[in-house]
Amino acid sequence: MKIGIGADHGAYKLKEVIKNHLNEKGYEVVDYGTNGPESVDYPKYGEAVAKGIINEEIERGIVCCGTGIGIGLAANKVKGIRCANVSDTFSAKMSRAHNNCQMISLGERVLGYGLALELVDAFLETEFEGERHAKRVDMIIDIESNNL
Ligand SMILES: O=C(CO)[C@H](O)[C@H](O)[C@H](O)COP(=O)(O)O
Repeated sequence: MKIGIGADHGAYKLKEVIKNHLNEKGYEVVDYGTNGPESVDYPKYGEAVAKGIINEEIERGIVCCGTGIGIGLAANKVKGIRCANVSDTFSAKMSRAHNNCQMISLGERVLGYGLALELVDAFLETEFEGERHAKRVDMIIDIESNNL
């Protein structure tokens, strides 16, 4: 599976930790930046990874900033994207199982690296359950189409 990652300056170290972890697990990783501590603006990176999903360059996206909130909000503004800001393993799994999210956002200033990697694995290894959840995800998609 091809995974896109992106971060702002508040989380570029976490992005590197995630990249190494994914490479070790055999995933193909596309890094959308940023790659250093210089201050940058998180919306650019959230949008880049989200567009990577929509353009089918990648299948899943993981974005990181200080809290995971801002970069996740930016990703969710790209039509068709469902990105969940998660900080516990159950929610990381449910973001796939019930919500069919293509992306998660994580906060480097919130999480330890060990937990962050557990969340990444839970997200990537959980399948969408479909059935009653598919109708609800379709309702989310309809809200987007009806409120342009
Ligand atoms: O967007 C955020 C919060 O929603 C992120 O945590 C950013 O990384 C943070 O706002 C950056 O703050 P900084 O003071 O410019 O480092």
